[in-house]
Amino acid sequence: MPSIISDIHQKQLDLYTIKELPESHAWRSSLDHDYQSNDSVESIPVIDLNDENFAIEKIGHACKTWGAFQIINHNISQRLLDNMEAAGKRLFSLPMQQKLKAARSADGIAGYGVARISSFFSKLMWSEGFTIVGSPLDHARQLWPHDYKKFCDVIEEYEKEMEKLAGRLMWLMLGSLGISKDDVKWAVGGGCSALQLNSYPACPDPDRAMGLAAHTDSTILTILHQNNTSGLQVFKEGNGWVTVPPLPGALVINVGDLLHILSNGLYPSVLHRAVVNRTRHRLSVAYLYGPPSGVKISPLSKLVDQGHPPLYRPVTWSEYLGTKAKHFDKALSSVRLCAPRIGFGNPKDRNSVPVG
Ligand SMILES: C=C1C[C@]23C[C@@]1(O)CC[C@H]2[C@@]12CCC[C@@](C)(C(=O)O1)[C@H]2[C@@H]3C(=O)O
Ligand SMILES: O=C(O)CCC(=O)C(=O)O
Ligand SMILES: [Fe+2]
Repeated sequence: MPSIISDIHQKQLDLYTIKELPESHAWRSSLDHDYQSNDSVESIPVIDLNDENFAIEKIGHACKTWGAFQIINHNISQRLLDNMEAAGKRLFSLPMQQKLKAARSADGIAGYGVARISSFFSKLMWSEGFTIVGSPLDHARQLWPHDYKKFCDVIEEYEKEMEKLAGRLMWLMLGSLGISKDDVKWAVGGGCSALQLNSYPACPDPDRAMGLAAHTDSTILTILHQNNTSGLQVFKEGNGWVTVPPLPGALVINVGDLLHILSNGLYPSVLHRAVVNRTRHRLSVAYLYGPPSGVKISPLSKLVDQGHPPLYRPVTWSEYLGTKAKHFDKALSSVRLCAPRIGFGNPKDRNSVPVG
């Protein structure tokens, strides 16, 4: 990490009390049009999972064209979504010195802190996050020494329900590519996951700030719950940045980089970001779903033939996360085997280098 950048990342400002946007958080001038969203186009598709006849077709189309979609009738109760949101609010409204007791360590994954990708940018994001991998117990004890159980119970129930939904969605997404359980044996027993809670306080100068910078997720798929305040935007070639409106009870599904690899580039991982709001506090919860540890992910053999050679080399999830931490937006192209062909591959992936 360059040293000038690292200095500002040591600071964790209390964004809830700041009345004017500090230079450290000013990403753009208000005249900067590149950052603006295009609200004249339709957003990502909304798919009813109860629609047995067409859900799979619609999912395939959404994955190919957007790399994202929203789902309704997913069987996650509104009670659980509300409890999860309340748990997040309770965490982020703790005093800063309390939150810092559960701070993510320099080389760690779990805990409280600024967005992990902050080190790639010269400006700070208007957000704070809390990452949970497996049991939240140790961190919850640091945050609420006498009252950690309530938080842990909600997280554990949420993780359990999300795991079931993620497995179901993975098979729908793979199914839409003509892939069945016989084709991907490792995927039958479930996967690994992380839970990311994001908080975006109301911002005095939202047009110049950035909640979470543009990125793709290093997952197979991500299930995102956003509260009733908009902020999530997805990038679509030709349309630019498009807002994903929060719909009551709906969940957003992102195609991640590992599904991009499995699908041999047919399903692009979606580039997305979060913008902030002048008056409203926004909260989101991302369930990041990947393969079991040690499993090498590579283009599925059914999707590879002479005309469609494998575009990516095999990589485990932890190897890929390491690559992402080092190369960020060049991670996908750094595991690429050959240059993209026209009409096949990720148009965003412009940095690929031929190998061999
Ligand atoms: C499993 C993971 C994906 C993630 C890195 C992590 O180890 C836990 C946090 C995840 C997250 C959430 C916000 C955006 C993102 C790019 C980041 O900085 O942390 C993702 C990471 C990722 O998908 O690469
Ligand atoms: O807050 C959001 O809507 C986006 C969060 C996100 O992209 C993430 O946690 O990976
Ligand atoms: Fe994301």
